[in-house]
Amino acid sequence: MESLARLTPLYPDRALIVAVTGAAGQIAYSLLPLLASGTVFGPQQRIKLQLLDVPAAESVLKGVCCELEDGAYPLLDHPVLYTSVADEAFAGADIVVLLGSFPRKPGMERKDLLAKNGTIFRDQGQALNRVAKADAHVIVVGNPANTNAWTLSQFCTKIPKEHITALARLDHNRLKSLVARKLDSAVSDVHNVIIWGNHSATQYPDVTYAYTPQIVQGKMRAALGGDSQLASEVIPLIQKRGAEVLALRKLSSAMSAAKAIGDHLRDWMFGTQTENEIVSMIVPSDGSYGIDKGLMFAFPVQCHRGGKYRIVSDLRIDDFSRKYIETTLAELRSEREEAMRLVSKMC
Ligand SMILES: NC(=O)c1ccc[n+]([C@@H]2O[C@H](COP(=O)([O-])OP(=O)(O)OC[C@H]3O[C@@H](n4cnc5c(N)ncnc54)[C@H](O)[C@@H]3O)[C@@H](O)[C@H]2O)c1
Ligand SMILES: O=C(O)C[C@H](O)C(=O)O
Repeated sequence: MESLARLTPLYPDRALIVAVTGAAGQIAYSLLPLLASGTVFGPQQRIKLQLLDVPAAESVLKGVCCELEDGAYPLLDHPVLYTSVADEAFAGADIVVLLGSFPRKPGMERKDLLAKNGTIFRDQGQALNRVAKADAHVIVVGNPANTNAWTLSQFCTKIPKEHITALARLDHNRLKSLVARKLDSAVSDVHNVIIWGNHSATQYPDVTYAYTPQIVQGKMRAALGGDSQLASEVIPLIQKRGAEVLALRKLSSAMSAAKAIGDHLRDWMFGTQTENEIVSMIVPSDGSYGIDKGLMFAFPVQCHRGGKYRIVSDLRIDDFSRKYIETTLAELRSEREEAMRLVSKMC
């Protein structure tokens, strides 16, 4: 259960301005009620929503706004702004949630996806530069999330680099829930799972530092069947979970993604729940663990009220873990190289 003291309002005297792109899409449909109801920013924080989608989605977006009105959310300011102009959506935003991106179509290669999204995240980075608050906090969700966030940060120099993050919390929650189910424990009893690297099938879901009241730190890998079981079952299951949901729903994860975005934002803005709790966020590397400085990489972090976090940089990494971290690092370096090539053409 959330402690109400932890969620004392960030701005008691005004509404928190939250901009959401891709607001006519699937994730937004699950996320907007969480924002409007106080689940993310607490039961006393007024919220002003500024929603962006492409012109072709205007009617759907208008329908979403009708539903937000009909929800009679006490914390929500009216009218909800909806637009297809990024500068209008981002104006004065405290929090920016970037869901909108170009989806992968049959036959498209990863580099085609990077090119399409490179343009979107360049344009949105420039728009943020023009109109967002200098201390806005940004989370990128649209895929490929790490590299989209990197591109955005190249064009958005006004906002400090460490305020631009991307979502690894869905993978983190997936791993936490899987560990709980395997051990027959409560999810709330599972602490300090970690996701490293890219939000892709190369990510490294790591249980080395995880613990429960029954399984002390250092014993979790053995409790889950040992390293060969992790390598053959647990790790691939989490790496491929997004694809599994996509195959079943014919749509990518939306309800669980919205929950994860809420968890990411709540922990980031109000602090992680306890002093030693670790969560996973994609943030610019500070060079920890030999990851190139500035690369957008999922790390273990601890957060402190007011949108501050620190990368937990003193965990010992053994050969088993290092191999996975190197694989996801290599993929991210090659994505960044491709994105750099595109960015240099755009400038
Ligand atoms: N990082 C993660 O953990 C994670 C998890 C799930 C989904 N995703 C990604 O999140 C993104 C959104 O997922 P969804 O299910 O809501 O998709 P969706 O297709 O239902 O919605 C995306 C919306 O974005 C809009 N859009 C496209 N380009 C835009 C632009 N330039 N500006 C504003 N809006 C734009 C579309 O019109 C659409 O309404 C996808 O890229 C998906 O792959 C990431
Ligand atoms: O949209 C996708 O490609 C999958 C999504 O990122 C997920 O992890 O569920």
